[in-house]
Amino acid sequence: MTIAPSPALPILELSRFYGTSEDRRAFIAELRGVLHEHGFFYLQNHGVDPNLIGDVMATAKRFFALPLEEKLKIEMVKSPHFRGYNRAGQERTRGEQDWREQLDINTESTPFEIGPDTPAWRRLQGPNQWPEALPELKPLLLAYQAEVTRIGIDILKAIAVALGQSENVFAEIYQPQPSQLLKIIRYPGRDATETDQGVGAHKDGGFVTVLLQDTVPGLRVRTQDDLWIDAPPVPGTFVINTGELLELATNGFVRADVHDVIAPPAGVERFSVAFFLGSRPDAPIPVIELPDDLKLAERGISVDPLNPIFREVGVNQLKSRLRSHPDVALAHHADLLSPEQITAGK
Ligand SMILES: O=C(O)CCC(=O)C(=O)O
Ligand SMILES: [Fe+2]
Repeated sequence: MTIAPSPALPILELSRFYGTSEDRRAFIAELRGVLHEHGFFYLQNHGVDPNLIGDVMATAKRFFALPLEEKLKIEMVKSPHFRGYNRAGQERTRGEQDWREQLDINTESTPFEIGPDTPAWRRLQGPNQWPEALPELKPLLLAYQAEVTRIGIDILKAIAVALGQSENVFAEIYQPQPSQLLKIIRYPGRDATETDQGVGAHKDGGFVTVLLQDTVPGLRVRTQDDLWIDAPPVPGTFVINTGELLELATNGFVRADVHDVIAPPAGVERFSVAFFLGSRPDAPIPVIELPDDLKLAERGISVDPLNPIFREVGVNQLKSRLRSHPDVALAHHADLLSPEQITAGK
């Protein structure tokens, strides 16, 4: 494995999408190139209030600093909807433990009424779990979730235009309610972990991810030439990356680069806030007819035999949650799993 010099990923300015027609054209052309090469870039001038961002990061740190017993009151294993807190080592990527602790929330909702013919992925719908000991976390994270949803949809519109489509081409599969998975994450230093896997190599699943990093690096991106490049924090930016849904919808024109996080050095901790914008779960994965010049650059899709893709989005969402959280799967969804799957984790 070779490490390329960093920072290697481009910085795009979202404000240019809403600027003069010349700015917009230049932004779209640059975005098109980046989507094809990496599906990873930094976004600045995105319009999210820096005070909100600062408050979210500071309050996330206070959450992780709570006594373990407070955090365990909202452990994910208590939620059939995969919401709540996980200790480091609890989540898995490709069967290996991820050394990060995290709180997962999604759209605040009530459980779906499950009947005999209800698809299993409807079980994902439900309420979040919130810490009693830090009541300010709920309004802050819900406000932030609304903001990054707005940004994610703006980016999706820009992506649609970069692909030669109308701005709202994806709207029919995210309206009226996209999937909104939000994670606050703490990566403990290597002295407190059993391996250096903060999170194992993976692609994200949905449309786009909006990632906020604090100050410690650790995120790495694998390019099409199998180089790993660092994506260190750049103040005032989000890291944006495209997910498998867009790779599939464009027959591989858009890349969803594999990425991972290396655990920080001993005695150092790393914080991030990741937001994953996805489509409605009952939507089929769309196929976008690209203009001829882009069509020529389609790469096709290589399907990972360990991780087959289903055409219905909710099936993929449920499968990914069951694999990442074998404890929740076993506690609430044992009927969906074969015994080998439960014990092997992934
Ligand atoms: O924490 C990070 O910087 C990235 C996390 C990530 O890739 C993920 O949770 O999918
Ligand atoms: Fe990721």
